[in-house]
Amino acid sequence: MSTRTPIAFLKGHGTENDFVIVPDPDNVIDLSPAAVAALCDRRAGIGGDGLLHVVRSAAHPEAKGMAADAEWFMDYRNGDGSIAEMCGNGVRVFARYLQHAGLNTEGDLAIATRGGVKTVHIAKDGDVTVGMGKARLPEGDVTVSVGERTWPARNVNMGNPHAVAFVDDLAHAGDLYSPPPFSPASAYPDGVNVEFVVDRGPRHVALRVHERGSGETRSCGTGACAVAVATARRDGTDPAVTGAPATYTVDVPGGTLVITEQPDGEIEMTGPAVIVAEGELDAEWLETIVR
Ligand SMILES: N[C@@H](CCC[C@H](N)C(=O)O)C(=O)O
Repeated sequence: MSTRTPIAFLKGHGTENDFVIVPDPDNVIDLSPAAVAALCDRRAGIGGDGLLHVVRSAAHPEAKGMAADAEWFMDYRNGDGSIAEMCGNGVRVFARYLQHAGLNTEGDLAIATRGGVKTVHIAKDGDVTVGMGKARLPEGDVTVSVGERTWPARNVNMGNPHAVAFVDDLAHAGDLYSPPPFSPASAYPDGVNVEFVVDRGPRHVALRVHERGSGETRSCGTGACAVAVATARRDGTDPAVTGAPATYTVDVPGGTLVITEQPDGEIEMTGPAVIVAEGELDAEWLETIVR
C-alpha cells in the first residue's frame, strides 16, 4: 500500500473463521503479502485468519475472464499473506458484505473466485448457502502425523487441497501450532489444509483444522466440504453410487455447517456469515506496514 488516503475496512466472520475485508472496487490498493500479514496480525493489526479483497472482476487481471458472469471478485489471501484458490467461509462473508454495502440484496448472486464462479444464496433467516462445485479425489495413499501418531488421510481437492484424517479423539490433533507433517511430499506440492474428524452421530461429524497459511482456525468451509465428501465415501453414502443426495452436519469449533452433495457431485454449504465492524485504517500506520 503506498497511499496516505484513508482506506476503509470491515471485519467479518463465518462460524468464527474471521476475515479483514478491504473494499477496493477499482483494484487500486497494492496489497503486498507483508501488508496482508500485518492487517491480519491479531496483536499489531486488525486480526483475521485471512483477508477478503473486494474487487470488481473487470478490474482484476485474474478475474477479467469471469466479469460477464460475476461482477465481484473475491481476491482471497491467507493470514500469512499467501494466496489460496478458494475460501468457503470467505465467499459467504463476501456475499454478506455485498449485501451490507447495498451492492447486492437478498437472493442469489454470483461471485468470482480463483476457484471459478460460485453461486451464493442469502436466505431470509440470514444463513448463506454457496454452491461449492465438485470435489476432486486424487488417487494415492496419504498420511498425516501429530507427534507419535500417524493416520491415513483422504486427499480431497475443493479447489484448494485438503487431507482428511478420521481420529478417535480431536484432542489427538494436539496444539496444532505448526502444520501437521504429511506423506508423501508429492501429494501436496503447495502445502495442504489438514482436517481431523470424529463422529458425532448419524451423518454428523466434528472437525478441527490446521489451515495452510493461517494455522489452526475455528472453521474452514472448504475443509468442512472435504470432510463431508470423505465421510460419505467412508460411510458408503457416496451420492454418485447411491443416487441420493448426502447431507452431513459438520460441527467446527466456531459453529455448525451443513453440507449436501448431489448425485452429480455438486456440493452446497450453508452457514452463518456476519459483519461485526467497520472503520478506517490509520494512514500513518499504513505507511509503516509496507516497510
Ligand atoms: N478458511 C477457508 C480456506 C482458506 C484457504 C486455505 N487456508 C488454503 O490455503 O487453501 C475456507 O473457509 O474454506
